[in-house]
Amino acid sequence: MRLVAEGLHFSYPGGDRSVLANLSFEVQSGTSAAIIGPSGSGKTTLLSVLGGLLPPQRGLFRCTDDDGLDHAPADVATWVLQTVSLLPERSVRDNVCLGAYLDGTPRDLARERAADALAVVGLADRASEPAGVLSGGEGQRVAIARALASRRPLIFADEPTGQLDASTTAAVLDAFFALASRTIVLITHDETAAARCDIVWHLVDGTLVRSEAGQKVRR
Ligand SMILES: Nc1ncnc2c1ncn2[C@@H]1O[C@H](COP(=O)(O)OP(=O)(O)OP(=O)(O)O)[C@@H](O)[C@H]1O
Repeated sequence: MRLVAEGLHFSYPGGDRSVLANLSFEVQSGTSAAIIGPSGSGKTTLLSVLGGLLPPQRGLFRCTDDDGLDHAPADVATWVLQTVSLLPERSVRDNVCLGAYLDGTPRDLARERAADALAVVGLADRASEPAGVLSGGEGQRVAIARALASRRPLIFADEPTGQLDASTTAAVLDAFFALASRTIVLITHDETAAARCDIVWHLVDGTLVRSEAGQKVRR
């Protein structure tokens, strides 16, 4: 999925400043982009605009597949958000399977992928427990497993490793970047995570400035 943003402007209603100001970028299909920036610089807002959750006042954003067809972000993206939204009464496994079920993946296949994804994030032995008993960091790992188990070609991740320790972070990043055909937009404060991305941008004054260090390859 190739991503192109052109001239995005966004202000919150009643807000006196532009959070996004003439923001443009391009992410090639199957590559990853990190967006870093200080607290309040607009990273989450940008992700919400890209995902179609907030309409920009100006500009456009396109997700185009390898056949040149445009798609609504909601139809092709999977999310890993800072605020983890799990169904507390349902099992960890069911929470991971949810995205795959919604996309019509057969139950057995979804459960197989969920088992693989839970192993990656170190929660294989918690699959049958209700999600409501998990800690914050464990819940975040379930949200990551859900994204890994889905086969959507675009991942929007907002601080996916923020609550994880170093070894879990490394395992999660390995899993993310092993998904070679997926396009990833990763918001992070974590320099290690950003350094794994093909491009690194800083969000400065509502627009993206490419980092000189952001010329990395995935593995
Ligand atoms: N719903 C809202 N209504 C009005 N202003 C908002 C709203 N959400 C965010 N803002 C403001 O927009 C600006 C950007 O916020 P945003 O959450 O996008 O920043 P961020 O870079 O993701 O921050 P952090 O790293 O702390 O999560 C901030 O000044 C914030 O106060």
